[in-house]
Amino acid sequence: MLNILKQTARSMASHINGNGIALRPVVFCGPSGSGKSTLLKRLMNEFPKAFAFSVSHTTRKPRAGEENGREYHFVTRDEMLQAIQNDEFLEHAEFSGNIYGTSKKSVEHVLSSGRICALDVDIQGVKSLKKSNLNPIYCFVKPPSLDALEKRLTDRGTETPESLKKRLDTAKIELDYAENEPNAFDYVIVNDDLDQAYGKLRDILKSQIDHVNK
Ligand SMILES: Nc1ncnc2c1ncn2[C@@H]1O[C@H](COP(=O)(O)OP(=O)(O)OP(=O)(O)O)[C@@H](O)[C@H]1O
Repeated sequence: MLNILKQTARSMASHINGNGIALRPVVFCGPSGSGKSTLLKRLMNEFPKAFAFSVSHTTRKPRAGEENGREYHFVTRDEMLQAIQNDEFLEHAEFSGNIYGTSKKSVEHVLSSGRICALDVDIQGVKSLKKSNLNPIYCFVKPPSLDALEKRLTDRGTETPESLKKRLDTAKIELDYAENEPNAFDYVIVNDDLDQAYGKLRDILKSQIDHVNK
């Protein structure tokens, strides 16, 4: 199974855009509520032609305003388990009682459009991707503090007391991994002031963006 994964990832990694340039996917990882979606949305608004999101699959229920195929492919647990068994996923993980995953099809879809593929995955996803030959740029989005993270999740209004606790417990493990695992991430972006965090992200990806716009 690992060989098949590696083969698929190899062909993905060697994808060349219309200008003859190999674009590296960008992986966003960070605790729930750290601001990954917020930063990604801003990036895509500013550079709509440079980036495309690899739409993940999830077994969690859609939140208000979320659309199937846009934020996520919403599937049942049975459908997800079957697809995993069929080796359709590059990475998958269980989080807060739901399964999330990145399908090979979603990534291929973006790569074949000649855009930079943006992936939003958790730590387990990062570990899986590191075993593949996808060769992405790994960015960790870090909240300024656990207290700030708790406030943002509470203000977002999406969590029950139980899911909030789970997310904060997981956040501690994720922050510990990012801090203590050598070379786990290429870049750590502290999302305190949003404009500053976005500016840093923009600088990191500038040369990739320029390649698409050439
Ligand atoms: N720099 C910031 N300052 C204040 N609030 C912020 C900042 N960045 C994001 N937020 C807010 O924090 C909340 C969490 O952000 P967001 O939903 O982008 O996090 P996420 O990492 O994508 O979470 P999840 O993994 O659960 O999808 C949102 O309500 C967002 O508006």
